[in-house]
Amino acid sequence: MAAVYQAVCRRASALICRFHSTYVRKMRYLNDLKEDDSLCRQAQTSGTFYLFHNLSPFLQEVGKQYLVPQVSAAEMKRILEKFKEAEQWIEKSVLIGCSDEHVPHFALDLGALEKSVIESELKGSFTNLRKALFVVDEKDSPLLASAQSLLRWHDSHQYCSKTGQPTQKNVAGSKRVCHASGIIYYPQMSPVVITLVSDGSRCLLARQPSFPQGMYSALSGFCDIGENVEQTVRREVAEEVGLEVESFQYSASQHWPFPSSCLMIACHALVREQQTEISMNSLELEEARWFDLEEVVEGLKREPGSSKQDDGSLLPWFPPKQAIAHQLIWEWVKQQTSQLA
Ligand SMILES: NC(=O)c1ccc[n+]([C@@H]2O[C@H](COP(=O)([O-])OP(=O)(O)OC[C@H]3O[C@@H](n4cnc5c(N)ncnc54)[C@H](O)[C@@H]3O)[C@@H](O)[C@H]2O)c1
Ligand SMILES: [Mg+2]
Repeated sequence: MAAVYQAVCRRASALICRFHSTYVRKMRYLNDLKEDDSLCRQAQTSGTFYLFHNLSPFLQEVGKQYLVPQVSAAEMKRILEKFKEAEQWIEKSVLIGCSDEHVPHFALDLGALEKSVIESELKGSFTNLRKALFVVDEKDSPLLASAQSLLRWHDSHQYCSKTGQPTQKNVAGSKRVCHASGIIYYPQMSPVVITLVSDGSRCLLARQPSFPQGMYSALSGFCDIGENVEQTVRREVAEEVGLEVESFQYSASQHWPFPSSCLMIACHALVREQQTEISMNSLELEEARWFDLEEVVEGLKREPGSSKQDDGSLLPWFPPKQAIAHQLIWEWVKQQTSQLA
C-alpha cells in the first residue's frame, strides 16, 4: 500500500514539476542534490568541474580573453589517474550550481597536487582570484567568487570548534557535521554595509591604506552582532568620517569573496547640507573627501593605468564594475544628472 502511495506521490510531483519554470525546476534540483548524498554522488559522475589550486581558479588564456573552463567528469578522471588516490579527490568537490539542462557544476581544489602537471595537461594556469575576477567574462566572476568562498570555508572548518573532532562534509558541500557532538556547520557570510554618503550635491569617497594607489571608494564596514542594516550604516559613517546620517536607502547587494566571504549590502545615505565637515578616523582611512559631480564623472572614465599624471601624481579613479561600489557611484551620477535635467 505504502509503495502504491509513494508511486502516486512521485507521479503527482512529476506532473506538478512539468508546470514549473526552468528556474524553479533548477532550484529544486539543486536542493535535492544538497539533501541527497547518493543523488549528488551520482551527479558527480556526469557533472562538470571548475578547478582551483590553493584557492586560485584555473583559467585559459585564448587571444586576449581569459576563459573559465569547465572540465568534464571523464576528463577529470583522466587527469586524476595521473596521481595517487584519484577517487578521493572527487569527493572533495563542492556543488556550485547547474545548467538549465541540470548538468551539475562542482568546484574542486587540487591544492595538494602538482600544479604544473595540471596546468600543462589542461593548457592554462591557476590565477590569483583578485586578478581573475576582473579579467574573466562578467557572468563568470560571481561564480568564481562563490566557488572560492565555499572551498575556503570547507578548508577552514575541518574541525568542530566544540569537540575538536574532525567534521565531515556532505557530498554537495552544503554543510559539515561533527559526528561526536551532532553539531551541523553551514557555510557563512559576514554582512557588510557599503554606503555612498551624499550631501545632496556632492558624494563622499575615501581611501583605505590598503587600496591601490589613486583608488577611492564608498565607506564600508562589517555589521556588529545584533545590529540591523540601518544601525550599521549610521555607526560606520559616524565612526569613519564623523557625520550623522539623516536618511538612507537600500540599493542592491553582492557577495564578495574578500577577505573571506562577505554579503555586501549597498546603500545611499544623505547627511544634512549644514553638517558636512569631515572628521576622518585615521586608523581606518588615509583620506576622505567630498567629490562634485564633474569629478566623479571624470573618475569613472579613468582606469588604474590612466590615472597617473606627468608629474607622478595620481588622479582619482573608482572600483571596477564588478564591485558594487561602482554601481553605487553610477547610481549617484544618474540621480544627480536627472535632477539637473
Ligand atoms: N565589493 C565592493 O565594492 C567593496 C567595497 C568596499 C569594501 N568591500 C569589502 O568590505 C569589507 C569590509 O570593509 P572594511 O574593511 O571597511 O570594514 P570595517 O570598516 O568594519 O573595518 C575592518 C575591520 O573590522 C574588523 N572586523 C569586524 N568584523 C569583522 C569580520 N567579520 N571579518 C573581518 N574583520 C572584521 C577587523 O578588525 C577589520 O580589520 C572589506 O574586506 C572589503 O573587501 C567591498
Ligand atoms: Mg571601513
